Amino acid sequence: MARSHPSPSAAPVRFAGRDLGCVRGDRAIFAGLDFDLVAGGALVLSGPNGSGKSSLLRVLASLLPPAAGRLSWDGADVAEDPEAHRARLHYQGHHEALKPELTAVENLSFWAGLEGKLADAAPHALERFGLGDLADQPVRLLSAGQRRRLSLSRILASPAPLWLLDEPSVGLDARSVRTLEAEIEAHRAAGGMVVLATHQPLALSAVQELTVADFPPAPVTADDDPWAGALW
Ligand SMILES: Nc1ncnc2c1ncn2[C@@H]1O[C@H](COP(=O)(O)OP(=O)(O)OP(=O)(O)O)[C@@H](O)[C@H]1O
Repeated sequence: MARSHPSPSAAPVRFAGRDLGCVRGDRAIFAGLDFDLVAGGALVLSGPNGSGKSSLLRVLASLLPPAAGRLSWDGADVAEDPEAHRARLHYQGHHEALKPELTAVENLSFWAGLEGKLADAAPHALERFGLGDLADQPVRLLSAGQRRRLSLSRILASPAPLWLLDEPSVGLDARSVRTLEAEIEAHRAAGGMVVLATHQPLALSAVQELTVADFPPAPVTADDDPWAGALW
């Protein structure tokens, strides 16, 4: 539908956005943006720096209210219960938000607790990203790439049907990128969905693409602008 270039599917839409607009500070960032995601779907956001990919992810995570438009989950308006929406997703932003004095495994438990979830899969999650031997290491002693892997382990430590990932492969070594791709595909195969912004293409099957720069806010026209035609 619209300009998000979806793959054809007869499955019911789970997560959708209609006519979404975003304002940050006093600047309109994008407008009129639509997307549909079905179970197992993946939406890859592209666009140049500053086009609004991170802003859109924050809107989808109910961390930033849309300036216009509507998000729905199974047909229900997300705005009616933003907390329920946040409980069904994992949001991975640019910042890792790890507690440096806690160990790797304690960080996963801490985050799961904050989200009202159990980090039952924490040992598996650490193993998947090659951090099994570092589970009891304070995070302040981890390298930048290890912290990034720990941050991604958080997503695997507790289940959530929707993953929102902002540049998830930045700082990862090649092996960890392959792990990330495999985990995203496994999540989708189990009916999960992912929306991700990335400048580094990931090997994922049947993704929908959405170029955020294709949805600029409407320029002010002479009809809208009371100062248009002024002579100074
Ligand atoms: N907290 C904020 N307050 C005001 N403006 C902001 C804020 N955060 C971002 N912006 C502006 O919103 C616009 C979109 O930023 P955003 O981070 O969403 O872009 P992006 O497409 O993710 O960029 P990049 O590819 O560099 O990560 C930019 O012009 C940016 O300056």
